[in-house]
Amino acid sequence: MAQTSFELTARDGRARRGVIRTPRGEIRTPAFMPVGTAATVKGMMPESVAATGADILLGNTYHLMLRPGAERVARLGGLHKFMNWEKPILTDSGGFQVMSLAELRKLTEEGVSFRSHIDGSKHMLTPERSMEIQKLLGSDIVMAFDECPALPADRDRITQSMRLSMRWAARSREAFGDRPGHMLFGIQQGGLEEDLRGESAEALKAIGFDGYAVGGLAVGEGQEAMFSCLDYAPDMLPEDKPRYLMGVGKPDDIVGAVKRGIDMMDCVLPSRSGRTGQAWTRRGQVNIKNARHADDPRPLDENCTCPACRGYSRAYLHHVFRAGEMISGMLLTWHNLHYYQELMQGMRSAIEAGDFAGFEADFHAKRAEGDI
Ligand SMILES: CNc1nc2c(CCNCC3CCCCC3)c3nc(N)[nH]c(=O)c3cc2[nH]1
Ligand SMILES: [Zn+2]
Repeated sequence: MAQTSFELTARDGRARRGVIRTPRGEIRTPAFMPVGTAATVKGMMPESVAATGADILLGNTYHLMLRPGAERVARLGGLHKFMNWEKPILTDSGGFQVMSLAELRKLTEEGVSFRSHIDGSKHMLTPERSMEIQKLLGSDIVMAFDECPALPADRDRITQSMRLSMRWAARSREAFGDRPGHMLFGIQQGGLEEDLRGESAEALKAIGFDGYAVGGLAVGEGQEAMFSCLDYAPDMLPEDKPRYLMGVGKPDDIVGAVKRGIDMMDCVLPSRSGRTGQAWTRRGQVNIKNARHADDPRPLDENCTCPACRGYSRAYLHHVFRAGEMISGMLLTWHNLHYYQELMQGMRSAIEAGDFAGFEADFHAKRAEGDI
């Protein structure tokens, strides 16, 4: 019996319900994966992340290779033990973060050389080194090493970048080797060009992966262009394998992506915006630092069962944000991650019931524009 598997248990239109099975636990899809950048989901204890309903979280190859170092994490027993999270972890391959964070980057056929944004030390990421780092960290789902071009980019740049990523995908597969209990995902590139997306999908299928990511999106193209790409790109990938849309997104992005056949997503938004006082609720966004909340005794969301909504008023949350108290980011992060998981559970149930359309209509009907 393969130690990892993906089973589709229901469909509704292009939306899919399934489960990814790994030795460290099952992942209910569609799944949202909170981001744990430096071996922590900022402001959250691991047991709190689990309490929100997350089955899997993201680790960060780029950050951890710089600090504390992948070899050190391995010596200490691996990332699960290090951060006290025994459920599945997915790690990105690091290339995307290098291009967005590191300094003095140099891109060649071999890989990317760069200087650390932390201490200026020199580093090199290649498909082989990325596979080695992710193995040292011990992540359950490993991402192929790719290059994600910043948009807008001309077609030639997109073409050359995608073809480089496909050569790197083959090197990633080769370097990953045979690791029962672990999954390697390929990453589709090709920008917003349907023919290039098709070429990329064919290249990845020829190599063969345990899952397939739609990369190269959520890089400034906007929701309409992203959805237009998702109208065809996921269906180019094997339907019996998980499909992971990287870096997405706002709640309405997530609903639209699941509608178009996406099974997994990750985004820093719920945690990052939680730290800045931005709450996401079923009725829209609440900017708790806005003075209008200073005397409001009501919770963020009457229907929410998270600790922030069960135990505190908007007035209190407004106060602790204005005072810069640590509990402010903790409570709003918990609420946002809880809301995101509620959204995923709602979609999983709706797909099982064959009523995704009803869920989607209700989702949009409830949302008021602006600050509520
Ligand atoms: C936000 N938009 C976006 N993100 C993309 C990402 C990153 C996804 N999130 C990874 C986490 C980020 C925080 C730290 C932990 C890892 C992408 N990654 C890769 N490898 N390739 C993409 O095309 C790719 C494309 C992406 N688009
Ligand atoms: Zn709440």
